[in-house]
Amino acid sequence: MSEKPAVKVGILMGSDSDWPKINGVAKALEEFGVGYEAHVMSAHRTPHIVGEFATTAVERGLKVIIAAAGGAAHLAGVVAAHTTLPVIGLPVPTPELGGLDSLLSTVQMPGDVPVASMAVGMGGPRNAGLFAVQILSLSDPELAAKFAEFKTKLVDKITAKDAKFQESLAK
Ligand SMILES: Nc1c(C(=O)O)ncn1[C@@H]1O[C@H](COP(=O)(O)O)[C@@H](O)[C@H]1O
Repeated sequence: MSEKPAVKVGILMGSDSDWPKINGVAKALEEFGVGYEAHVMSAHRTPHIVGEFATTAVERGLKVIIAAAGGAAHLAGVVAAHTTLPVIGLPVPTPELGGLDSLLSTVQMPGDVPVASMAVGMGGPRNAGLFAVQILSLSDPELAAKFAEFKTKLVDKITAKDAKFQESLAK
């Protein structure tokens, strides 16, 4: 049996209802063999738990925190307020306002408290995971090599698509 990788990334979500919309984060991390923990906690509903998690994250060995929330999405900002770790904000799509609410409340941080906000839906969850991998790659040559290979394969994939497309135009 292969050993479980050390937990380096914390995935937080404001509600368990977010998980089906954001589990692409976990899939991206798994693709690169990056260890993570995932929790439901809320800046609004369980503020003390969020504070405790964020203030102890460094000593527990986390390197990056991804915080996903929908609507009045304050989770990423509050986590960023309580830690020196890089925080990736993931705005969750909402039925009411399409996630514009989540996006604006995640991305519009005041100066001195950065949150790297990803897209709503689309590639947002996957990109959050990949961005965490890129951050970890800075101090992990093996992971950096894996990420470079991923980029090469991406180029191969798209050039193959273009070749096929050109063929279809020539017909
Ligand atoms: N935006 C936040 C925060 C927060 O920012 O701390 N906590 C919960 N929520 C969001 O409320 C939405 C509805 O939650 P419920 O489905 O539990 O009612 C979710 O998208 C969650 O992320």
